Amino acid sequence: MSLLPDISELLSRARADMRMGLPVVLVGASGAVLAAAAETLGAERLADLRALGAAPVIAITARRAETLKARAYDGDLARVRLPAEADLAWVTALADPEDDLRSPMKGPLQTDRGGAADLHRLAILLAKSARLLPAAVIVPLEDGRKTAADTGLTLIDHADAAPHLLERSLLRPVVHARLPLEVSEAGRLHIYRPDDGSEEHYAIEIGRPDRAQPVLARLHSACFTGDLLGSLKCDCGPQLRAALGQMGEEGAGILLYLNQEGRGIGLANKMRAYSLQDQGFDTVEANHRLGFEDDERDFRLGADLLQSLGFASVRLLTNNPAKIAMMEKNGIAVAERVPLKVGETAHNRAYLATKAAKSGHML
Ligand SMILES: Nc1nc2c(ncn2[C@@H]2O[C@H](COP(=O)(O)OP(=O)(O)OP(=O)(O)O)[C@@H](O)[C@H]2O)c(=O)[nH]1
Ligand SMILES: [Zn+2]
Repeated sequence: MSLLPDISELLSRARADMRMGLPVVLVGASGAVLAAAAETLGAERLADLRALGAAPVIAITARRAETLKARAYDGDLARVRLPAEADLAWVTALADPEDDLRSPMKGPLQTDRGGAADLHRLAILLAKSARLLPAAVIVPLEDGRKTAADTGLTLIDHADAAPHLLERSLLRPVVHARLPLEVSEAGRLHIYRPDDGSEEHYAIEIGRPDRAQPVLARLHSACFTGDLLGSLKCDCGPQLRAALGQMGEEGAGILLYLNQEGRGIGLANKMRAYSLQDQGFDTVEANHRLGFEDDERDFRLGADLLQSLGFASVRLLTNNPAKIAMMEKNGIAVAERVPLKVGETAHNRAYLATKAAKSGHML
């Protein structure tokens, strides 16, 4: 029946539930579990999860497990057993590296080996896509469908969800309107909305670029601190303004503003990463200690937007070779790379050097 939510709508609901601290029911070939994001779980709900009787584990990524010296038998993730005496603060400390140095967790941590981890993997993916710390408390259930029916909690079937997890959602054009800008009076803002209830993305068109020629283009990732506040820790604000400025001078260009704050980990997690950087870790190490990969962005969205706007070829303003590779792989020809070097400060020199050394950015 079309009035019932489809799997993409259920996944969106599950993300919202996790952000609120509500558990979700996950079912699959290997059984059924209740999964709650470690970051938002309350003490009362943790007690309720324990009261179900089955032993809870906390699913964390292999990146986080490495910092905690926990064995990740599942390869990309570890299932850490929740000790009988562990309270909510213990769960928080496992998920959040903030106090790793000040008060290291007392090990050794016991992790599960053998058995399926597909539902644990799904829970971590959901937490990541909800822009929460990638850690989830998991409790096995006898009958997941019955629990969902009895409680009204969101039910996700792994088999239905799997095809959606690695695919990006279709971006639909919502509206576009004239937007005169300092750099060009011939500005136009296009709003795109994904089908799956996640963040909207924007395209700023300068002039009326010829669709038959490579367009001067910039894929900009949202950076609240740099774009709006003038943060000295990165080069995003100056890059944003320089890209728009060059498009204004040339009279044509397209800037995609992708809402993938913090290289796709969200602003709260980026601030956690900044706090770790103040403890001496670089930008890549900080992401890993939080349990993330170096870069969690999906640049395919940029290629989708360009195609939707009628472009097949770009002169790409970037220093990031990964962006060029992703464009080419997803049907957008990169006719030229246009370097974009602005905004180096005493505060971001080390950050820029790390990106060059570890992420292959061109200096
Ligand atoms: N996780 C994390 N994200 C950061 C940090 N500093 C900046 N960002 C985010 O990084 C994104 C910008 O990416 P950059 O790596 O600076 O540049 P790029 O887009 O990969 O490459 P260019 O096209 O050459 O600018 C924005 O989403 C910022 O919010 C940090 O220390 N940690
Ligand atoms: Zn920035």
